[in-house]
Amino acid sequence: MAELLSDSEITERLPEDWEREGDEIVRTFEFDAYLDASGFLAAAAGVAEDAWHHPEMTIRWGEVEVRLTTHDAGGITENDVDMAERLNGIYE
Ligand SMILES: C[C@H](O)[C@H](O)[C@H]1CNC2=NC(N)=NC(=O)C2=N1
Repeated sequence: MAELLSDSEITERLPEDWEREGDEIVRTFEFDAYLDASGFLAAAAGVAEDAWHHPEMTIRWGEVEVRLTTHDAGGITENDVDMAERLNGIYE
């Protein structure tokens, strides 16, 4: 199981446009159209299933809020940082 990252490791490894909120890392991805947001959410779900690491995602008009934490470890691990990088990668 992935080990919890230290505060400094989290700060160091936080991917671009992601913020730390307690035991989660969070990013809100913005879109011009609701269906673009839903398409991103579906693609993100596929990436999550592929990695077997599942974010909490909330879709709203023009945005998808993604929250990542490692439930098994009770906090932020490299699995969260890696998933955040992958989601940044599928966001045009
Ligand atoms: C049994 C365990 O819940 C699973 O191996 C996976 C599923 N997806 C997961 N997703 C997240 N975010 N954290 C986990 O600890 C996790 N565990």
